[in-house]
Amino acid sequence: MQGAVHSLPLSIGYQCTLLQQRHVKKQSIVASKKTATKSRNQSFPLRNDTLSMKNSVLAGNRLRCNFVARACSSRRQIQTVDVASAPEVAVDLRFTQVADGVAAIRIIDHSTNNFEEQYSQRLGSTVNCYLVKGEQTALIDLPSEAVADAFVKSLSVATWTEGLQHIVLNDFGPKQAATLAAVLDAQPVTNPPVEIWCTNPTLQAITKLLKQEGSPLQKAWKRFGLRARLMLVKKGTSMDLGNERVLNFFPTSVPRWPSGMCTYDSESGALFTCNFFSSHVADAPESSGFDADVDMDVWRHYFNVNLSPVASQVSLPPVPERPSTAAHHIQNLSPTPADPEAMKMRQNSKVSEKLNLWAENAKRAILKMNKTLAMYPQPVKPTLETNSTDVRVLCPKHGPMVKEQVAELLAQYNAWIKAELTKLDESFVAVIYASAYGNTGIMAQAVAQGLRDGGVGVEMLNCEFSTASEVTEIIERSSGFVVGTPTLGGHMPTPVSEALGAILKEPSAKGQPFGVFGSYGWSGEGVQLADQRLRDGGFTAAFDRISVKFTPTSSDLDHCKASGEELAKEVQDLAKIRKIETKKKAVKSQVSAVVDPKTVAIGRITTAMSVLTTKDANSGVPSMMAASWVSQASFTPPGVTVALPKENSPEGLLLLNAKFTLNVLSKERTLGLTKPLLNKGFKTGNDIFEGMNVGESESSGCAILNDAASYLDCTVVDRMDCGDHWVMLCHIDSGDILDESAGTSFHYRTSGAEY
Ligand SMILES: Cc1cc2nc3c(=O)[nH]c(=O)nc-3n(C[C@H](O)[C@H](O)[C@H](O)COP(=O)(O)O)c2cc1C
Repeated sequence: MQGAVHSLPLSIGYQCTLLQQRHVKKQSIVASKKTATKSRNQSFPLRNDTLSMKNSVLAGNRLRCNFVARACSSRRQIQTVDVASAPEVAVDLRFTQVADGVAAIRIIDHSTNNFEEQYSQRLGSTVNCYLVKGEQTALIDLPSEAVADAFVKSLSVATWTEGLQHIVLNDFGPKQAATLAAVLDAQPVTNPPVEIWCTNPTLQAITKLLKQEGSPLQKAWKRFGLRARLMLVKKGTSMDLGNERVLNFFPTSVPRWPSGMCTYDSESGALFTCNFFSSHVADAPESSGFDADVDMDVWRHYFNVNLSPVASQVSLPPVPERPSTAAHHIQNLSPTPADPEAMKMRQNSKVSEKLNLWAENAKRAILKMNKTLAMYPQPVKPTLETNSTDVRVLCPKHGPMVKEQVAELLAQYNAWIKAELTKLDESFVAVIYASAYGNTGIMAQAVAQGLRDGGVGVEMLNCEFSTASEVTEIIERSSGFVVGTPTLGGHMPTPVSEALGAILKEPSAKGQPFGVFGSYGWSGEGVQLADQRLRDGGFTAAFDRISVKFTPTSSDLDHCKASGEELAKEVQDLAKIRKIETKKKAVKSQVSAVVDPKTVAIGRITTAMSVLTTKDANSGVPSMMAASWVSQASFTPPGVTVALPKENSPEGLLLLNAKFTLNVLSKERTLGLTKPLLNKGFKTGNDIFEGMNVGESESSGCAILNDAASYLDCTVVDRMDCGDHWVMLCHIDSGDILDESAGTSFHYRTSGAEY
């Protein structure tokens, strides 16, 4: 119903005109007169589904709305308005026996009015919580505060929930705070302290809430006294529920859910996986709540939207370990905890969390993942004999529980992760965005989908929650990027502007193709400014900027997807070009590795070009060879050294007392004389001088090339082994000038590695 229009004042000075949400359409929302103030600046219409009223919750007869106004303040502005005659919230809440001693309390939501991409299959969803009973009872996970009352009632209905001894928080967000308070509140005051098992980020979040004066959690704590304890979960932590039932915990932090962990019940083989293996699909009326007949597509969709952008940080939970005596960090639920050890751990965890988030490159992630998978117990069908570390049922936070398809779903997850990592390894595009009301966020998901469809990996970064150095880090590794920005107050929000600054400064961003998109209300400067800044910075856009008024329609989202695909193609083309260039570079560097500077320097030694003629001492058969490694060695007696290759020289020449004639060539006639010798080393035979103008030296009896510049008759007097050459020391017996005017032929070389 698009009926009554209501006005809510925002303390930032804007007035939002709200249309009613579908799920509260029967109510009339009347702004409390006390809180209503006149608009001080401007009014603007927000359409029904663009509102952040998706965050609204009914608590008693109060409607609580969270607004985010990025233009003026990054803080959430919380308004409370009275709801006249609020109807009962109809909650479809179901109990399901999962295994002996394990029950699920599942809240079924058949409506699909949430417009986030993850719900786009419009199949509804569920929120699942679990009770596990040994000697003591543990509640695993909490629903959001919207259904807190109904949930707490259901807990008291459950036959074996006279009281809880443990609450396990596989995940925790502000929306669960009031539920936690309500659950604590409902515990009999005579019960022993409830232990709350959680990872460090949750511990911090709860501690912060406890400090908040008047927060429901603080109130519950005050009522409940100091009898709840926070138990810090680390790798290897476990908890004994009694009756041979042990819960093993393992943190599974990923950027999207930094506080995440999984819990394994050794007795039933139930793995409580929180967001992993979740899906958004509500139970059909006759459904058992399990996975029979559930299509793999629903898990695939959830994975695509929620996990694939961070696949480099995703790995399946490690193998559940046997109960260990892990050191539990026990902390009284005190509003002012000041445990120095906890502080230190918190700091350390912050550092390692950051490292975890973005510093890991895809290759390392693959290795890590493979290692994890190798450790993971092979799931078996529940009917088979099995030991206590088998996973027999997957108990996710959303959607059906998985019994029939455990093995298949695990295998599929592995395959999806691997596929994603392969894409990341090759090239990925960074999707950097901010979205106050979710519209630009939906566009970001659609662009990301297009990129993935186009065959490249995606890493998403909501810059509202990240630092400039995280932007730089991701851009250093990416092959392209997209920037998504709304328009708030005629600008892009500050986090986007800062992210752009980081991109423009980053040298490795140069040459990366980009795209800009975003939602706006009436003027849309945000997208224009971002686009212009990047173009001015010398970047090239892969697609025209996309501006969508308020909520994107399905054709807008198609356009986003198609643009993502365009960018993917551009990235792949560039990758191909880069591959070719890299190959060329590799060849070049191979060449320069062979011709290293030292070798080039040796090549700079220049000597005269000569042809050496000799005669076998026994047979008298003549030989000749080109020789340039000749150098004067002494004045008295006049001597030269000649370096001769061991493998490729006339044999007789290598002996002491061998005689030869060194014909020093003239530069004018070098080629004619050396040509027959090129690539041959030396020639032997009675006909080798055919067609040449030769004489015979009286002293050596060897040939004189009359076209040379001069000649010298030599006798070998000594030789030295120099590796692949002999260096012959020769005395000069006689010699003469053949051409007075000839210049000496010099042998210039580019490398000392060859003649
Ligand atoms: C405080 C505030 C200021 C806004 N200023 C502008 C503006 O100057 N120009 C405009 O075109 N839209 C403006 N809008 C509308 C938003 O751009 C629009 O709601 C958009 O859908 C928000 O995108 P998001 O859902 O990704 O945050 C403003 C909205 C708010 C709440």
